[in-house]
Amino acid sequence: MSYLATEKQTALSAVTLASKLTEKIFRSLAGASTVSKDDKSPVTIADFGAQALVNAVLARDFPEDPVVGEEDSAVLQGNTELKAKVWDLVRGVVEEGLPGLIKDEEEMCAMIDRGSYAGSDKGRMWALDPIDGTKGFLRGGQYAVCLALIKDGEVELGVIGCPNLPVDKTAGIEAEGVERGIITHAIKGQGSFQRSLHSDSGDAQVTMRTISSTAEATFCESVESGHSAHTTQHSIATALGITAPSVRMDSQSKYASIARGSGDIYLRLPVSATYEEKIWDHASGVVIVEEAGGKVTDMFGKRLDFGMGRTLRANKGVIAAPVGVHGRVMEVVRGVMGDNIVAK
Ligand SMILES: Nc1ncnc2c1ncn2[C@@H]1O[C@H](COP(=O)(O)OS(=O)(=O)O)[C@@H](OP(=O)(O)O)[C@H]1O
Ligand SMILES: [Mg+2]
Ligand SMILES: [Mg+2]
Ligand SMILES: [Mg+2]
Repeated sequence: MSYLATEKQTALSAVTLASKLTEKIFRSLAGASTVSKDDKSPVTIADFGAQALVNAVLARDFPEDPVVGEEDSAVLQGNTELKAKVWDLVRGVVEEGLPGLIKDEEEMCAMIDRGSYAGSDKGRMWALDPIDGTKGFLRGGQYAVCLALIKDGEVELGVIGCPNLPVDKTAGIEAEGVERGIITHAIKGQGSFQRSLHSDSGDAQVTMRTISSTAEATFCESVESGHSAHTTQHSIATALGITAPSVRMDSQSKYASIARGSGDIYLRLPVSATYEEKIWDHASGVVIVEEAGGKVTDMFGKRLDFGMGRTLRANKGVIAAPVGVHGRVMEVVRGVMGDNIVAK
């Protein structure tokens, strides 16, 4: 068997299960139950449910591996009604497909809390974002279920479930009447692939577009202005000679998108001097883009360091671009930003 083949199978089945749960929740509740966390980001019953399922599958197959997951069960422990609601949905999925995987509400909370690992630059750990782009999920837009395996601070395996991305990479994200739902995955050194979330059509290799000049590029950008510096980004686009309008979407779907050539460059410039990017917001995206012919660094050209804890505290900003133009993009970012650390 090839390197990490078992881990890949586990990660794919966990992400598939969780992605389908989020779709079911969206259909049945349309975002009805939302709570706000201290960082002001919304968390839905889907975030909790997806984290419980993924962690339960990881606990079954790799009980020794620690997990850095975004959510914890504190809010649920203090809200019996919400806890019962999440359990009702999770139990449905478990009974249908994996009887016995999680036995009751308490075990579900314990599974969610298996994501509390502090992170390390030694050994294996998983990074999990049960729903990345929670706001995108709530508005029926792009969101992603993201799981990565990190060893000694380097991402070795990444899986991103994007339930709302068209299977056909040439279809626009707003296209109507197209099949939606993909899973993108990559193992370091083995290429990037996508498969359908709902049909058994197998894996297709994906690659970034090879562009000879940045003028041919399209930016893939955040929707939320609080997370993204649209003004600075516009100046950078102009300096790079980019004329195509940006593709805007929430979540790590942006990494999955540029990895298959729908858009070319993803920039995430710091919008606050103190915010530290979370490892689960980037880990799977990085290996998927690199294996598709891309290069990912911070805005100073430094590799993202996943061994610093739960955040990327040794890095500032993210630049993801095809290998051939990454240097030029970084040069322009540095030029436009000047001495500023924070972009507008
Ligand atoms: N202040 C600040 N700065 C930068 N990033 C932040 C900030 N606050 C939150 N987040 C994280 O952004 C994640 C969503 O990123 P997106 O790229 O999807 O944002 S956007 O919705 O398109 O703007 C979102 O991930 P989820 O919580 O998983 O949705 C957050 O982890
Ligand atoms: Mg969040
Ligand atoms: Mg996230
Ligand atoms: Mg999240």
